[in-house]
Amino acid sequence: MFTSYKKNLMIVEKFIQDEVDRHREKHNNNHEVVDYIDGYLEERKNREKQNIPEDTFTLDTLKRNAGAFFGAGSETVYSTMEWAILYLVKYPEYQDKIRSEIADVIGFENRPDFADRARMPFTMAFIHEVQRIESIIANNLLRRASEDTKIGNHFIPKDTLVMFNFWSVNHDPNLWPNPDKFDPTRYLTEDGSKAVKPPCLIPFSAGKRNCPGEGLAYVELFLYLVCMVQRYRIKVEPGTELSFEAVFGISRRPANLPLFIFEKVVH
Ligand code: HEM
Repeated sequence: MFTSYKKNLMIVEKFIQDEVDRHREKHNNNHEVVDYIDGYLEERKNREKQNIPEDTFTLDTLKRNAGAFFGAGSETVYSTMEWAILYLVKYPEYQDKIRSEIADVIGFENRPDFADRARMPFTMAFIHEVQRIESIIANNLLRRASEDTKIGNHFIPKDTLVMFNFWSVNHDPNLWPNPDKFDPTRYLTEDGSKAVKPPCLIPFSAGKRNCPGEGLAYVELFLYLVCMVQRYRIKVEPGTELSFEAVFGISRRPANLPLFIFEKVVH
């Protein structure tokens, strides 16, 4: 187990090293900044020109940051999509509703644009509800109280390690009527024209160290979901039992995925 973990870690390390090398080579000839690694290398160059010592923007930090984005950004979006597909299959009527928003706003020949989300409230509500009910990050990373603190009636002494429990917030009946029910309509305004994300829905955490990938994650989730539903009707063989059991890794993922059938949508 440990050997395969180490082996996988080394594959990722090598992938990142190769990417950094490829970007550095390209960066020497051409200054176009296309992605994070380009931007970082550009900043290093600017600092070098101004004789600022290489203390913060080191190549080692670049590799660690790229690794963090890669690690934190892949599995979370992947798991959310796995849950989303399970719910599309469990509730074909919601899948149809998303497809009908696609028909109205994008059509079946055009590619979706992230801006389309403003006119697709049910689709956004569906994403919010998948994030809430499955709490892909169920417990947040640890925090240490920097001073004696009081939260409500709880006294938290300095240096206590605190872990925020998103699952419990996402299933609190004081915040969410019928919290175990998958119900995207809970986010819709009365006339159904807007999806409103309430402040208690914080799948990306909150505060100074909240997820820096939130914006990108929404772009990915919206585009992946819409592209799939636009092209395919997703289902399982009749009689297949869907399991909503989860396993914990970096994120909460479905423990057992059935064989999904992607049937081409024909017009
Ligand atoms: C659905 C997708 C995602 C979810 C649910 C999610 C959730 C979270 C959460 C809860 C944290 C902890 C924040 C805290 O400590 O308060 C976090 C941290 C982080 N996320 Fe995401 N994330 C997602 C996608 C992404 C993407 C796409 C990226 C980057 C490309 C990313 C990069 C990071 C990084 C680098 C951190 C550590 C930040 C730090 O410690 O300062 N995440 N994420």
